[in-house]
Amino acid sequence: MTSYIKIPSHLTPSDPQGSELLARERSKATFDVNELTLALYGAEELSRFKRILKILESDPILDKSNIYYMGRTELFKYALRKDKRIIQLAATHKWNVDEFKIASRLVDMSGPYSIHQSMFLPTILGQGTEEQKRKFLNPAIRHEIIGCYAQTELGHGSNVQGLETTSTYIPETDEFEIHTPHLTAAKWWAGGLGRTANHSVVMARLITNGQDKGPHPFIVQIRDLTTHEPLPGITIGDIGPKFGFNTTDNGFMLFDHVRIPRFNMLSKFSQVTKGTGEYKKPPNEKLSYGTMVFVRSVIIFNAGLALARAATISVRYSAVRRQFVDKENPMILPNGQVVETAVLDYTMQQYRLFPVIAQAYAIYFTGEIITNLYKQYIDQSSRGDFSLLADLHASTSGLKSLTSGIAVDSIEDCRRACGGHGYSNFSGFTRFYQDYLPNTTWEGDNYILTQQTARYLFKTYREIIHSKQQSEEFSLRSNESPTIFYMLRYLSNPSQKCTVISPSDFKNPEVQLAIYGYRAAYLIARAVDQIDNHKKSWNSMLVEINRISRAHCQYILVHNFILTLQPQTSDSMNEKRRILHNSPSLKTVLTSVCNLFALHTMEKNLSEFLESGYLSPKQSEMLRVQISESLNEIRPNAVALVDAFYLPDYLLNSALGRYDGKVYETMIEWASKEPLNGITLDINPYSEKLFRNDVKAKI
Ligand SMILES: CCCCCCCCCC/C=C\C/C=C/C(=O)SCCNC(=O)CCNC(=O)[C@H](O)C(C)(C)COP(=O)(O)OP(=O)(O)OC[C@H]1O[C@@H](n2cnc3c(N)ncnc32)[C@H](O)[C@@H]1OP(=O)(O)O
Ligand SMILES: Cc1cc2nc3c(=O)[nH]c(=O)nc-3n(C[C@H](O)[C@H](O)[C@H](O)COP(=O)(O)OP(=O)(O)OC[C@H]3O[C@@H](n4cnc5c(N)ncnc54)[C@H](O)[C@@H]3O)c2cc1C
Repeated sequence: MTSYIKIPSHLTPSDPQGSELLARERSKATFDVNELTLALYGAEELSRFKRILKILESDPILDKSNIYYMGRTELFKYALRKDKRIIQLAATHKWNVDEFKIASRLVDMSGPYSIHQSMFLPTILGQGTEEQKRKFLNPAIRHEIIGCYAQTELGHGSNVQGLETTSTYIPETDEFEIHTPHLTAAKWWAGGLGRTANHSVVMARLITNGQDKGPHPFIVQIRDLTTHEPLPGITIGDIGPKFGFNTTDNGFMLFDHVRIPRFNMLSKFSQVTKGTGEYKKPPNEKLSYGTMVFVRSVIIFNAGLALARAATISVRYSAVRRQFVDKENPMILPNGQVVETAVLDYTMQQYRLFPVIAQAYAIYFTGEIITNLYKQYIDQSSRGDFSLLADLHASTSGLKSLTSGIAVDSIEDCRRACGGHGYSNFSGFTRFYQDYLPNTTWEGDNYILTQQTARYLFKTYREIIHSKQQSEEFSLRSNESPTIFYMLRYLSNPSQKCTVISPSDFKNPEVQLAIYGYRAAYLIARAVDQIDNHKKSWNSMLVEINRISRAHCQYILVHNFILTLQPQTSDSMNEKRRILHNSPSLKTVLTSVCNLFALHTMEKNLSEFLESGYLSPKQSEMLRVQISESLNEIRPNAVALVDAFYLPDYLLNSALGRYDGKVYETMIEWASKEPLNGITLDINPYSEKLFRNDVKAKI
């Protein structure tokens, strides 16, 4: 890349250098970073990750050094080029789906093909018959057709039942007719639709024999495979500039009585019979919403990665950035020189950043558990057993909402913790944050989704209180279900109190779970009473409902973190957990991280723990003391804990979060490449000219 300004090469940052400061931090760690990285990835995945990283880093098309200076059209072209390149590399190196995902994660830019991979393929896979998979999935995997997922409309998104696009069965020709009856029915937002896709999953109301059977998925070819123009009766365009995600062409689409073969209704679960138009119901009404459940589970896992990335940048930078001398505890170099204090040593900075490290680990572990639960559901459903669906839907809804909300808040907290430089694109936060933001909205707005979780919790609670005679059955189920466990425990004595008598008691996992469980059950019991006995409307309870979903999901995050650290029988332990359990130093540091997560989250929601009377004001003071203690425990390991995420510079693309700590050298080098620096302006206000020269390199 061109530099427009020559920076004097004899200048270096004042001592100590960033690299030296990070080396000191790394030498303080009480555990082996490589071992923790292995426990997070597993040996096989880590070696794949390294192999793929090497290929991407050395590929000129996937070079990221120019992207901070690009406008939308340029960025979009870059995104299309890199999407094509990843597909070419995947073919060359014979990458499987997991390897493809690793490459996409590392290249880290949504693109015109993103929704093809993340929604079009999974929808056909999950909802298509074997014949449909042969017709659509195989060419889609080979990228002979490119698809998108058009569900949301201009007038409706959250309310899927309210979608207006129709798909009417025409027995005479054995076709469906897709139609947009109103402007509000225009398909809107679908990623890749604007300029790229030639096929789409279209969610439309199935009308057969005059009866409306609600939204179902259909495959519609939308563009000509040769000219790439929209097919007759279909109007398509890009929806225009957005807050972020501008490297993807989100689009709109209108249908004017467009015919498709009956075969194109994805029919794994529900079917329309040729000629008679008879409708065969799915075994579960909501199976056509399956793609959303899948993507929500991915969003939970991705939230952990986003937090790890934000924490890595801000923690490393805070170890390098120095301001003021802490006179009571000055930073002294080996040569005796007193230097300004690293901002990471200020307790306020620790209180802002270390909980983000803890959130990253907590959500990472729950993400793994949810991914496994999803796999288990797919396995069972392939044998016609859908019994896990309701639980999976409730957990993924609430956890998607909670974890993406935490990630958005914490990315911004980490950015601000980097001071002024956090506002520069070179921080690595700008596009990362902008592109992450819609995770709180897409796949179900975060406030809407909490209603799904609360509804499930109310149902479970009602089942327990109305079936006293079955209490034995519930006791048995409580061994497997932490939800039933905390509800039963609450019901056994609703006026129980927290047993903490000293700050360190808060470190006891049993105590933590009892506190979280009591708070969730108390809120649920109160809400159910309001609805059932005081006839409160659902709408009047929405704020409480949101609180309940959050309380339950925080319980789940804490529960899963504790479970991860508990000894398990060796046969149920996978390789990653074995590494963790065989290393006392890893267990010690992760226990501190787990405690910080549980206690900091408690403090942030303190009023809910206090109002039930379970926790006393005195205990809440002890909680603060223990949080401070946990921050101290983590301090020597802060940099090592983020290093263990193994997020390479290629991914971070951040001057502040570089592994080698060369923050200042990179900031000035990247600034010298700003194309504006290559322009000499004509500043005479009476001249029509803006520039004295064309944009050209000076060096
Ligand atoms: C290679 C792979 C890489 C993957 C990377 C992924 C990364 C992410 C990239 C994606 C990027 C961007 C793409 C974005 C795409 C989109 O946004 S697509 C559009 C998504 N839209 C939504 O999510 C809409 C949200 N609304 C809804 O889901 C529903 O309408 C809502 C659940 C809010 C309400 O549904 P209703 O039909 O009205 O149902 P309700 O009456 O409330 O409930 C009835 C009953 O059904 C149960 N239920 C509801 N939904 C589901 C479901 N999905 N699964 C199972 N069960 C469900 C509900 O619990 C009720 O049950 P009950 O027993 O009667 O209580
Ligand atoms: C970048 C991006 C990419 C997207 N990609 C796709 C795609 O590929 N395919 C696709 O089909 N869609 C896509 N979407 C659309 C997305 O799924 C919807 O925007 C999302 O589901 C929210 O729906 P909505 O926009 O209708 O919000 P609305 O439902 O209109 O929400 C507006 C506000 O009303 C509140 N609200 C609504 N109903 C209730 C209620 N019952 N109770 C309480 N509060 C309520 C919400 O909380 C929210 O605050 C994308 C969106 C974005 C931003």
